Amino acid sequence: MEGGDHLAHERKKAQFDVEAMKIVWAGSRHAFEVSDRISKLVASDPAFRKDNRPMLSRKELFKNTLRKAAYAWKRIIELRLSEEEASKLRFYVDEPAFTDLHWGMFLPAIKGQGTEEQQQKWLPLAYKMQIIGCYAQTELGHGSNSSKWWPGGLGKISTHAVVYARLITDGQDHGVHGFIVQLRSLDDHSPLPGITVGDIGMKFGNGAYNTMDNGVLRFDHVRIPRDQMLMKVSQVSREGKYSQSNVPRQLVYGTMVFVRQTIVADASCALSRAVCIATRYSAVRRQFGSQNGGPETQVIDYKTQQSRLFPLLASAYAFRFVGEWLKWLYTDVTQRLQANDFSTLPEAHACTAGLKSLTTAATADGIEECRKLCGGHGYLCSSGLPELFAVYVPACTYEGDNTVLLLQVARFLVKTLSQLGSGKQPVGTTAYMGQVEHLMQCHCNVQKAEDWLKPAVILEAFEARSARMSVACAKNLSKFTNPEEGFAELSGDLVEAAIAHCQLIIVSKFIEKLQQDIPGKGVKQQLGVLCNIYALFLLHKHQGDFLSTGCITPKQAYLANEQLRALYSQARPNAIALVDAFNYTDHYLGSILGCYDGNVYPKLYEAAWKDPLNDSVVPDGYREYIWPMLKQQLRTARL
Ligand SMILES: CCCCCCCC/C=C\CCCCCCCCCC(=O)SCCNC(=O)CCNC(=O)[C@H](O)C(C)(C)COP(=O)(O)OP(=O)(O)OC[C@H]1O[C@@H](n2cnc3c(N)ncnc32)[C@H](O)[C@@H]1OP(=O)(O)O
Ligand SMILES: Cc1cc2nc3c(=O)[nH]c(=O)nc-3n(C[C@H](O)[C@H](O)[C@H](O)COP(=O)(O)OP(=O)(O)OC[C@H]3O[C@@H](n4cnc5c(N)ncnc54)[C@H](O)[C@@H]3O)c2cc1C
Repeated sequence: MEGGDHLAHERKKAQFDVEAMKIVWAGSRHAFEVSDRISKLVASDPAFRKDNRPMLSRKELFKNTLRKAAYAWKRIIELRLSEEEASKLRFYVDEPAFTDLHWGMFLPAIKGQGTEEQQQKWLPLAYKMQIIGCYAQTELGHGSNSSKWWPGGLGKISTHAVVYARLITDGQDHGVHGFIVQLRSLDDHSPLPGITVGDIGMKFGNGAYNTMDNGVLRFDHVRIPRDQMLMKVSQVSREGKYSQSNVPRQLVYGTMVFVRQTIVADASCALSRAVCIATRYSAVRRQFGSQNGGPETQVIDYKTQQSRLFPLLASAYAFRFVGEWLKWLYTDVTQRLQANDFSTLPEAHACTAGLKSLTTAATADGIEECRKLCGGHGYLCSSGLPELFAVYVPACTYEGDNTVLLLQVARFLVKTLSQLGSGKQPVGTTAYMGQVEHLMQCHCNVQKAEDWLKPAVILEAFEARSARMSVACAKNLSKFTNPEEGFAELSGDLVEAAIAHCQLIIVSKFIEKLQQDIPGKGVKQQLGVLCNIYALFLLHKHQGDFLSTGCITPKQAYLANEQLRALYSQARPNAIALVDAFNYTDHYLGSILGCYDGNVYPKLYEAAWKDPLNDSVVPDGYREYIWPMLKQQLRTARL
């Protein structure tokens, strides 16, 4: 079948209103309209072409990114795009660039840690891109005193950086503080005296994150004017006297809370993109299983394919909703901080750190699983999956290594439990710890598979598992005379307790979402199926935790798996419509396997001939290397 919609028969199977689901996915009608308009704007502009990225050399690739960034900025100004529209434009251009760090970290660092005066001086320059900044925290070695190494945008483009370094006055070390430092001349871009700066080299994958100039930076007797220390949290007077404002020192790390929150929202985008490709292709691909000469089976109908694919589809939706909630939490904590209420900062830190860790790990693994779900064709660059994986996978490391972040969550959990004794009632995401006595001894009430569809049953099982794992850690920790030694020794268990807590957050936020009014025929019902798939898939995957803590019995674990299989069958007819609801353009997906019309094979065939290797029938190098070898073989054969 040439042309036409090869997935039309799949789309007809949908049991819900796809247009209404698009609004739910986008967050609101307004968000949908902005996203839809900007995605089409980018897709229809040849200046944003990206299919040639894997073929370009590093220098060509980087220059191309600079061109796109400058062009995007020009369009933002010409079209008078709002901040929301501009950030959607960046999203659909789909190419990491120095501008991400400028807008995503340099500006927020000044906003969060600069005084009013400092903000008035620096923000207008940064907003007009009259200076370009990056965020320089990570070191080549360790200790905030060697060379900065990794900051994006630093290598070749940034004129300024917020640099994190130790502040020492009168011989006293006051710890790490942020400083605005000019790195390059605003006239000819050369590094200022005493500054050594450059790119750190090629990274994983062709194209991919190599559009970014991650950099190295060294200072040799560089003087930073006193008023360029970010002084909202602490100050140094003209006389060199150090003082602290009446705000927690942890605010110095506030930019990370902001960025981690955006990374969680971004995880649902990256995962949904991979899932969209794998789901459409799984419906197009037929392999074996034909009976009586009929067509072969669509691979999406294999239960094994469903049990690998549908939990990822459900995870994409789960991460979307937890990302929405996290955005609310971040806005709430920001408003509280402005009113000098710092009480929710530890929770915001624990949630952003933990959810960043969980969602990025699941997304990176999920993209790779989607590649495998697409068989051999998934390994072609034209599937879009290799580049997506290579661009995405550092999210498990940047903005805090995922294990290090889970240890931050574990500290928060242990602290929360230790405060129960003093009568402090836990709130927010740890409110369930207030019921710890009940959760330590409750019994799951599941008798038949359908009992697992009750939200209260699911929630109690996840709460009990999390509480029991945290309590076990706290008990074991109390056996150590040195708490830090105990924390180090038990860090493996603590990480698992943190994972259980974060999974509970995601499951509970999905359930809360379903308690809202969700318009559209069948939409809520489909989301209910996905929510149950997400929860029961986790329960099945981590059944060792649930069983060993006595939260469920082996029979109940078996029933959960039985229910999960039934849920996959319910999701099957809706699968294509559920990925259509992401509303991704073919340009954004960048994948032949995932194209909307499902016309995969002719497009793959055509794309192959566009590869530079196929420019000539006989390749370069044939005369030099292959021809003499063939001749040699001929001679040997005659001998
Ligand atoms: C118009 C155009 C528009 C375009 C728009 C484009 C927009 C783009 C938007 C966004 C894009 C962003 C792009 C991002 C790309 C990726 C960039 C990656 C950047 C980086 O990687 S930056 C480097 C980040 N580094 C880390 O994350 C390091 C990880 N380590 C930690 O977080 C450590 O905790 C620490 C280094 C911060 C501290 O360590 P330490 O001093 O030892 O302190 P601790 O003992 O751990 O903690 C003490 C105390 O503080 C609490 N705490 C720790 N961190 C935080 C925090 N972030 N917030 C609040 N509180 C924190 C901790 O719980 C302890 O509390 P306690 O004393 O126990 O109560
Ligand atoms: C693509 C990319 C972009 C980046 N962009 C920026 C940027 O713009 N600005 C910036 O400042 N930085 C940036 N970074 C750096 C990034 O933030 C760090 O790489 C990250 O925070 C991890 O730190 P590390 O590299 O020192 O890892 P390490 O801390 O050395 O981790 C190595 C291993 O040790 C383990 N480990 C470390 N500490 C502990 C512990 N306490 N307990 C148990 N295990 C531990 C980790 O789990 C990991 O397995 C970027 C990194 C990448 C890959």
